[in-house]
Amino acid sequence: MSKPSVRKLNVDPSHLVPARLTPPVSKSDAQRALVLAHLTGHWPLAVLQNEPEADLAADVRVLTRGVETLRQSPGPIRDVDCADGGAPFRIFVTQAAVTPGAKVRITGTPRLGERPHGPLFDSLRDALGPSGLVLREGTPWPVELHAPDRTGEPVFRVPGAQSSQYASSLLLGCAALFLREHRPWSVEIQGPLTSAGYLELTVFWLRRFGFTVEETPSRFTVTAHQPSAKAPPMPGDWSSLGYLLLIAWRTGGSVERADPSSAHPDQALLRLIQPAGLTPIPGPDLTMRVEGQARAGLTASGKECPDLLPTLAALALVLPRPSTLEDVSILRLKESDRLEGIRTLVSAYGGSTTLEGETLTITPPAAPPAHFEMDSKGDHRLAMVSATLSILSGARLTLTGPECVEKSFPGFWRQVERVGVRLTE
Ligand SMILES: O=C(O)C1=C[C@@H](OP(=O)(O)O)[C@@H](O)[C@H](O)C1
Ligand SMILES: C=C(OP(=O)(O)O)C(=O)O
Repeated sequence: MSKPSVRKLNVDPSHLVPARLTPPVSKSDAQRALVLAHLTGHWPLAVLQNEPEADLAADVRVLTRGVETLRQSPGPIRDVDCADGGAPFRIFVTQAAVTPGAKVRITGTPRLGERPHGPLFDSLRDALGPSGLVLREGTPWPVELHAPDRTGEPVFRVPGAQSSQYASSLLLGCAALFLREHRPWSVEIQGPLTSAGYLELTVFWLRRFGFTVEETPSRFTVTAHQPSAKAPPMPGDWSSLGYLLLIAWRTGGSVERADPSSAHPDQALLRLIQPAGLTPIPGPDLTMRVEGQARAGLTASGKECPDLLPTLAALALVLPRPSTLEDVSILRLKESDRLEGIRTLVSAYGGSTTLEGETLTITPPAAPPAHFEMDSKGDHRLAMVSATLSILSGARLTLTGPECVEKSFPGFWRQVERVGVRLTE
C-alpha cells in the first residue's frame, strides 16, 4: 500500500529547445488487448514484449500479473495487488469470476479501495451468484473471489453513470464466456452511460481480435468469434499525447506515435484545441506538430474524454479568454478528486474557477506567476499537467509527489528533459 509522497521535484522550464517526443503505448488499449490475447491464444502479447519493460505503464504490468495468475488456475488461492489501477482491478475481477476454479485475494491502494466498485460487484453477484460465485469485500481490502464452475442466464446488467469500466469489464467477460459456452452473452446498461468512448474502445478491440459484437445503445452482445492469425499492433497513448502535443506546440517540436486509427477517446484533443487557435499538423510516420496562436477559450466535456480535462485545464490557463469544462463530477471518482485537483492547480497558478452544477469555468490570471507549487496527491495526471503548465507558461514549478507518473507514463520525466527542462530534487 502506498504512502503519500513527500518527494519534491523542481521543474525549471527556462531553457526550452524543440525535440521529438514519444508517448508510451496506450494503457487502455493494452489492457483490453492483454485480456483478449489471453482468451484467444495470443499469450504472451508480443507487441508488449517488444516495449522496454521500464516504459510500460504500471497499470499494464498490474493486469499482466493478474492474467498470469488466472492462467495458473485452478489452484490455491492467489494474491493479486492491483495497486492504484481502476481499470486493471475492474477488468481483472470479472476475468477472475469467469475463470472456472479461480480463487483470488485482491488488494490495492486505499484510494482504489474507496473508488466505487459496488455496481460491478452487484452485477457479477446477480449473474453468477446463483451459480456459486463467492465475492467478499474487506474494508476495503482484500476483495476475495472464488469463481463458479457453471453459469446461468447469459446477461450482465449494470448501471453506466459512474464508470464505463464496469460495462467494459463485463463485456470482456462475455468474450470469455462465449468462447467457453458457445452461446451469446450480453451486457445490458441501465440508465445513462458515461465515458461511452471507452466502451466503444472495448468493442473495437473485441472486433480486432475476431469477435462479433452486436450493439444497441443499451445492450452489447458477443455472438461469434473468428480466430485471427496475429495479435494487432498497439497504438501510442492519446492521453499521454495530450501533454506531449501541448509541449511540442510551446517548444516547436513534434511527437511520434500519433496514430489517427486509434479508437482512444482522448484523440478528441485534436478537435478540442482548435477553437482555442491551435492546429494539429500530421507529418510522416505518425508524427505530428501543433501550430497557431492562442486566441480564445475552449470547451470540453467529462462525459466524452474525462482524462483530458486536467490537460485542457492546464492549456486553459495560458489562453487569453475563459474556458468551460462540462460534466465534471465524474472527475471526483478518479485516482484523486480531480475536480478539486484542477481547482487547486488553477488557484496555485493565480487563476480562478467557478463551479455551477456540472460546469467549471476557468479564468486565467492577468499575468502568469514566476513560480507555483502543486501536490500531485499521488495522481499521475495532476503531476503531468502541472509540469505541462510549467512548460506552457515558463513558470517554475515545485511539485510534491512526482513518481506517480509510473501509473500511465513512466518515461514522462525523461521526455520533459528532452525539451531542455531542468529537473532538480
Ligand atoms: O476503460 C478505461 O480504460 C478507462 C475509462 C475511463 O474511466 P470511466 O469509465 O470510469 O470514466 C477513464 O477515465 C480511465 O482512465 C480509463
Ligand atoms: C482514471 C484513470 O485510470 P483508472 O480509472 O484505470 O485508474 C486514469 O488513468 O486517468
